[in-house]
Amino acid sequence: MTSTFPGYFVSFEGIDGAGKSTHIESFCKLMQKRFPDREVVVTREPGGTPLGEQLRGLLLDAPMNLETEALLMFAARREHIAQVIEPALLAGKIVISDRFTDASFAYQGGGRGLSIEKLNDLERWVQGRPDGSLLQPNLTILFDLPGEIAEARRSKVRAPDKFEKMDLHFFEKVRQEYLRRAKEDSKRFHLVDATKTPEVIWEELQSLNIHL
Ligand SMILES: Nc1ncnc2c1ncn2[C@@H]1O[C@H](COP(=O)(O)OP(=O)(O)OP(=O)(O)O)[C@@H](O)[C@H]1O
Ligand SMILES: Cc1cn([C@H]2C[C@H](O)[C@@H](COP(=O)(O)O)O2)c(=O)[nH]c1=O
Repeated sequence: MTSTFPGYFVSFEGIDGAGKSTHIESFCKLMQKRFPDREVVVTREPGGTPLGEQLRGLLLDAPMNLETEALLMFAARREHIAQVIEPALLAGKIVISDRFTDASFAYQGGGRGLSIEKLNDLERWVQGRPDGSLLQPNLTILFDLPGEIAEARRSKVRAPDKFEKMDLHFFEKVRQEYLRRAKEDSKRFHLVDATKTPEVIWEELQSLNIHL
């Protein structure tokens, strides 16, 4: 059961280079314009709090054991939920996060091979609410792109971090796990064909039917 809050929670997801960051700021402005009486909070994972940002530095650079990596991702998420996401949703705000738990299933699960049972346990532990429900985004916008196109886009703009150094096979597994999650929870996900131009994608995002 997914919990309900006065606020509204949107996550942006996709493999590295799929185009999330290109659209997130305009999407925040769009939401602010469409819902002027609501505050819009933009945040990211891993990160979003001072501790989470410190953990991000470690997670994106330091080599570590797979379980350690998953536990640190969820530790950063617990802090993010407690300090930022839950208070904002309780206050009726719109929270827009660059990645959330689907990324752990896709990267630590699909990509690196951590068991889905362990990830389910962590999700229940970190996102569980006193009434037994799970804190989940109301809407997840998944930018879907083949690994080789994402790799070509990334290589034009920045030096790779630990995850971005992974090979195409890894990113294909990450992508497939995202698609599996999207199929399993099709009401929550909106799938974007990220091979389209930014202009076409932006039109699509503007036409999303969002009711708070
Ligand atoms: N639809 C698109 N078509 C072509 N190029 C794009 C498109 N969307 C984004 N790009 C370009 O691809 C590169 C990566 O985009 P962006 O940084 O938005 O990806 P991202 O999904 O946020 O990546 P990461 O998750 O690693 O931060 C940028 O140079 C961006 O300008
Ligand atoms: C939340 C989360 C993230 N990751 C990975 C995915 C990306 O490679 C980086 C974050 O970088 P971005 O440029 O800000 O997208 O972290 C992960 O492996 N697991 C997670 O739960």
